[in-house]
Amino acid sequence: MTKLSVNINKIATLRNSRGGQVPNVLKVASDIEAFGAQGITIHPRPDERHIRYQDARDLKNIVTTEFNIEGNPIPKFIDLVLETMPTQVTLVPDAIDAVTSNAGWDTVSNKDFLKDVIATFKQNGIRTSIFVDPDLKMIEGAALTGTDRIELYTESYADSYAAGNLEGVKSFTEAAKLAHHLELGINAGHDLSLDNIEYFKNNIPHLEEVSIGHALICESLYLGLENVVNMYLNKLK
Ligand SMILES: CC(=O)[C@@H](O)[C@H](O)COP(=O)(O)O
Ligand SMILES: NCC(=O)COP(=O)(O)O
Repeated sequence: MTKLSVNINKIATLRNSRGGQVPNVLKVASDIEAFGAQGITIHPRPDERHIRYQDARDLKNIVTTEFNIEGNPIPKFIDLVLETMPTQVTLVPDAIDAVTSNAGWDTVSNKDFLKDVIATFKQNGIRTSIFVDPDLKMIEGAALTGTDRIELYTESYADSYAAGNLEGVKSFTEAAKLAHHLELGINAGHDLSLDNIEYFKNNIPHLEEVSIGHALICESLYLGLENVVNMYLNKLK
């Protein structure tokens, strides 16, 4: 079984569009857990355009499943993670003005930086994951940072699957095999959807967790959040 962690950034986007508390991010997170999801993911960005730092603090008291906080480990992000003590922190090399995450780490040139940050989180009992492209050199580099897991950056898979090219999953299969051999846990995320998740899951050995936000919330507009969460859970069995 692969765990589903639902990214609720888009719920915060909707809330922020009007001010106030509708939809209520905390209630939605609790409901998603009640619907069966095994985790909640947030990715606060420095401009707090969707999830706010205060949301992370509030969610800490609400989330009873796995709590995963993603972001670029700038000093204020590191402080937030150490304050909120999530189950897992996922480090992502976001540019400050990125619309969304658009690259994995260069684990070779950032090895010393990543080693330091990862050691800090692990000393505090927080599981670590780092966002990487399906590039074998980057997977080898990830293993040298001491991280517990990697998160495979799946946008290229999603694009190739949508274009009808099933070969696009191959580099991810090879990356997962190597990561497992190097004793890294394997997560994945970005642009995964009801359309493409099953083929991905069936082709990625040892896939422990996927984090899914944008597509899942869009699909819920038509199908309802509870239905959609359960549709993913069925595909991830
Ligand atoms: C790392 C990753 O792929 C996701 O966290 C994604 O970037 C969500 O962030 P946005 O909701 O800001 O697009
Ligand atoms: N780590 C990926 C994530 O949390 C969600 O990404 P997306 O489904 O919003 O593309």
